[in-house]
Amino acid sequence: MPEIAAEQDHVNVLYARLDALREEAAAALARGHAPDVWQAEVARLAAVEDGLCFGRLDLTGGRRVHIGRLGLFEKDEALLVDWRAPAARPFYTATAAEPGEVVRRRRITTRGRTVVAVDDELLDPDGPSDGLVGEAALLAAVTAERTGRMRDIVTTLQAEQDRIIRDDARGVLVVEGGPGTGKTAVALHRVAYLLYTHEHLRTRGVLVIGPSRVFLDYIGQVLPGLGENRVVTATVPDLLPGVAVTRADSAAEAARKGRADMASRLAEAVRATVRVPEEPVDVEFEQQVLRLDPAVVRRAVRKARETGLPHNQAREVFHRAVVTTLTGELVDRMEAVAFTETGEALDGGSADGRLGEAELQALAAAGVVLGPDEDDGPRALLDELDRQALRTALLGDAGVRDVLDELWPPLAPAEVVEGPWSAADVPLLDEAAALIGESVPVFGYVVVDEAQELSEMDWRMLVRRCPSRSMTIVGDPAQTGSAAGAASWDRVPRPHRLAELTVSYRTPVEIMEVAAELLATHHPELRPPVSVRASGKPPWRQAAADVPGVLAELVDEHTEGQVAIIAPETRELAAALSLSVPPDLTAKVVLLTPAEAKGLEFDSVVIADPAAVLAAGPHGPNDLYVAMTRATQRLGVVHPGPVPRELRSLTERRVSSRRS
Ligand SMILES: Nc1ncnc2c1ncn2[C@@H]1O[C@H](COP(=O)(O)OP(=O)(O)OP(=O)(O)O)[C@@H](O)[C@H]1O
Repeated sequence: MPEIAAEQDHVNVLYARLDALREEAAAALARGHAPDVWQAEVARLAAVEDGLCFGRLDLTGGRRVHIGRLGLFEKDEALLVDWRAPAARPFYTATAAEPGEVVRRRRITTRGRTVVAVDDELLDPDGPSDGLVGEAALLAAVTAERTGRMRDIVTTLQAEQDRIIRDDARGVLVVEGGPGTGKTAVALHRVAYLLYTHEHLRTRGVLVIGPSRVFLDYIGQVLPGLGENRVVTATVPDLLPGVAVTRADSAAEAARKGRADMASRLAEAVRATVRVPEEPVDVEFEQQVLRLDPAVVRRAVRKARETGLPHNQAREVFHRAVVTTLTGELVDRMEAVAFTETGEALDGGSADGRLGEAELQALAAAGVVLGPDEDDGPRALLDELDRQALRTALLGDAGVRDVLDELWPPLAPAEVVEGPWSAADVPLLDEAAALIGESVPVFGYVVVDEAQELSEMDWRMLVRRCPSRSMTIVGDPAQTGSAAGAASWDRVPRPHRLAELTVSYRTPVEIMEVAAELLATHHPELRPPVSVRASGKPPWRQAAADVPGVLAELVDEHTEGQVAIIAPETRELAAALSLSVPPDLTAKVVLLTPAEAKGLEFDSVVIADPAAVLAAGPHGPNDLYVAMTRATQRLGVVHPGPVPRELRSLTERRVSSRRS
């Protein structure tokens, strides 16, 4: 086909240019200067090998633009336009109704470096339009077998997704959408777009938060595949390294720990470690006993608190304030001794008014050197330098510090929130660390996926890491599973703007219809997404006394793609079915809880004991909704007791278990 041959010629030119750039980058890396920069460049150029060029726009006036994973130039000529560049935008947004300058959109499919297909769409304003961009390629992508690893969607992004990806970087953007609407995909492509458009984010850093390590592994290839290797991915507890989570909380306890009022309680707990004594306290310094009045301590505490500094830094202010008073006391005493010519002995001074041993020692300890005439006669006032030296000596004295630390102790987070810790304790430890004054790494941009799961305390922890509040937050309140999670976006940092995704690319219409019934029962205020396609496979249900037996049979029979078994409890099933927990997402058969399945997808899903799913978590209906919407093709339900009324409309299927 001549069109394929013509595209192959251009693709050959592109790979030749890419190879040349790779050689230059490898040579620069070998020369050894700016190794970080060149390392990143080598990785970026390596990542774009597959599908380097995937599209072409033919514009009015005969201009052509090839679109791909990065921009390539030969002298001033653009051989390939990066998908994130403004010139590539019509590839995602032009429609027959609003073609702009676009006459033809071409999709180019390559295998390795070989062009295997071209697919043309003529944007004829008088032709039919269904709102989908590149429907054939889109449907091929969404129906392809799943592998346990998310793929990028750069070749088939839809207009509503593109709008969100290219939205203003400033402020907080909340993206809400039902299951499978591409929230995760959009969030990750937005990261790539922002890094391309805002150079400073490369140095300031981008953080992507996901609900679990399993999920982060699932999405782990998307950004590197888009040439972005330097994004940090983490769960919320990962953000505080060195904390071992060894305990699980009850739902009620987790909900309690997640509430914002914990912040004021922690602040109170930290405050309460500071003590104003009821009686004067003796402070020994170089054989002298100084008296510390409660009023002095109270004043020093007030002064320290007025700074608004965190506990450990304010403690230094407190120390200095107290020591200044102690220095004054010490100086008064010495001067009183030095100027007494009456022959009366004053505290520590000798009867003839000379400095006593203790004073001399204190002065020597402070580095105050008396002149040859001064050590046995009345001396002049101690000057400011002497006082400074005394203050430093007092501050450095272990005994003095012990007394001060008794009053205003230095703190570590683990003294405020004692272990062993649960995941819900981590934001509390982080809050304590902030109150105490420990600093945390900050990022220029933060993306939060499955954001509905975050507690108010989680949000405080995140905002500390993104003081500029430049964030994209994606989620679905109908999928909230955690006890401390949200039913709305009330707790998301304000001000924020809201965007919506409305089309489900994952879940076929047959499954979405039953999931929508569940949604209507439990979240009548929320609209289900519209499925982009039908699978022709109605979801089924089967009553079975022996659930593991039926599941074993299903697993044996399973041949097409990946199947996930989603159950409220997986340990026993894992043993019965010889499956691994925690799950290996790349296996043919994967066993997970609804919480673990969050954000993931599989060709087929079987839910074991949906009534138990409904009853198990603090948000049972949401968990069932999540479980039902993980499948791209087939959904089945195996129920030991009566089927929950929400699932009665499923087609009944009879499969006899070999074990029953
Ligand atoms: N424009 C697109 N082209 C091709 N595939 C797409 C497109 N948009 C989404 N998808 C696919 O749809 C599936 C669902 O996407 P994604 O996981 O991002 O949805 P989600 O809204 O985060 O879902 P959930 O809320 O269930 O976690 C993925 O396989 C994704 O690749």
